[in-house]
Amino acid sequence: MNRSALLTNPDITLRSDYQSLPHSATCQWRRQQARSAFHRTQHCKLQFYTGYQFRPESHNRIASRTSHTAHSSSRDSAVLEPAAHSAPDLVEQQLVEGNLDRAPVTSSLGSVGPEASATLQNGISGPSCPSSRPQTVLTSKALTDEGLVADAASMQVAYQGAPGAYSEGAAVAAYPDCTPIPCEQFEVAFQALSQWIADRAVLPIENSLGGSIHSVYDLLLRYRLSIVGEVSIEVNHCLLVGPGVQRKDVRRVISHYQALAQVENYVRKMPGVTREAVDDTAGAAKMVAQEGWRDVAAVASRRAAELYGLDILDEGIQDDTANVTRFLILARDPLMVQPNSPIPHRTSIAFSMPEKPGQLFKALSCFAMRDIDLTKIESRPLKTNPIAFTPAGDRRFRYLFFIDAAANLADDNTQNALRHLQEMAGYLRVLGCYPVGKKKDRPAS
Ligand SMILES: O=C(O)C(=O)C[C@]1(C(=O)O)C=C[C@@H](O)C=C1
Repeated sequence: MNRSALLTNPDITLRSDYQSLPHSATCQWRRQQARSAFHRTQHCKLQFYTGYQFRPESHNRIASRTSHTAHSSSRDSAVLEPAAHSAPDLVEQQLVEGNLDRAPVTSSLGSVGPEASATLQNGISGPSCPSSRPQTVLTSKALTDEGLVADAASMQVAYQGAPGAYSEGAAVAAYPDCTPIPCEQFEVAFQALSQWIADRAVLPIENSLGGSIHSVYDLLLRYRLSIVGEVSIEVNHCLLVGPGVQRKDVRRVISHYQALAQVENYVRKMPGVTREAVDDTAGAAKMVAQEGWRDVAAVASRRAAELYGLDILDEGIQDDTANVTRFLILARDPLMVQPNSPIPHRTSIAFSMPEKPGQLFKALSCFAMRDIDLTKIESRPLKTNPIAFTPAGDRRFRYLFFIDAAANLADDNTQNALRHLQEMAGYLRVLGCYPVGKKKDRPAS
């Protein structure tokens, strides 16, 4: 298989080497059947679980634990509507990540293979996926909190960028034996995962110098995927040029906009040089090499220099030596978390509040009064209905808030905080609960 073929556009026109993968609709149908049948037989004390979103009018449905059937699409049509395809049933919390898809597991669900597992929980059987795709056999270790980096050989991990991008490094740091799948844009990586082309997606969410990657926040809302982990890597930028090109020849520096933001001081000191943003750092390096440019430099990794045969004029050019990017690991199904786990967890949520004074303060107090530490807060404009008018006729913007809490979703304290927030919020969705990631050094290039 040609590992370096980039998935290109949002329609994911598959390259021939991916075309033997299972037909997504067939697999999703089987999964939905398994889920809804599983739901009928399970009971769970948790009200909040990953992937769940609601509006106040849907409270009754939740309280009565009415079954909802998952829709075949993995994509939200409107951000703030209760998603037709979201599965606000308790099975979400119960699902062991990937369990019904293909993995023999030795968990509370029993030690059975994928087909048997789905059928046992179903009492029904559906069309099965074509077996043309190599079946990933995850061990139980790979399905637990600690297992994100374990036993995941042949896992297909989507990332944005060309080979040599930092995101590829993050994918390999999270799953050392994986097959990284390069995708041209962030959305392509989301689609690759939604459409069963990839098993995971690893996407940057924030950088210690450049801040948040807003488009990934927006996509998190548009796709019904779950955050199942995080990985942070050190980003060490190099100035790359074609063989023999000297610093004085450089007139233009190209890279990913985040990378350009991280080397701002360095580039400012290069007289007469302009900056230009492209899709990713390694893509910039590839362009410099392929076009044979003698007056353009790329900001990218040492690995990109090696892959594309470029010279390194300078290394470690970021504004601060401590330059760390945090990446989210996404899966189609949420991670099953155990209460009172000794492993520290993070819970990520998105919510909106009514436009009244003090609303954000009230929302944050739900966590503060329970001693839950918040590690990140971000706001994004509402994509639907973004502008409001005050009674005095003044225009104001509406926002959606994203919060990362140092909390385990399965713990009572977290459930109480979310229940409290639910009473006030216009919208609330749990994006995922996952073990707090340890910083990984960049994999050796
Ligand atoms: O372009 C790349 O190499 C990427 O992996 C993207 C990205 C980003 O989006 O922030 C990732 C890490 C670095 O912070 C710079 C760029």
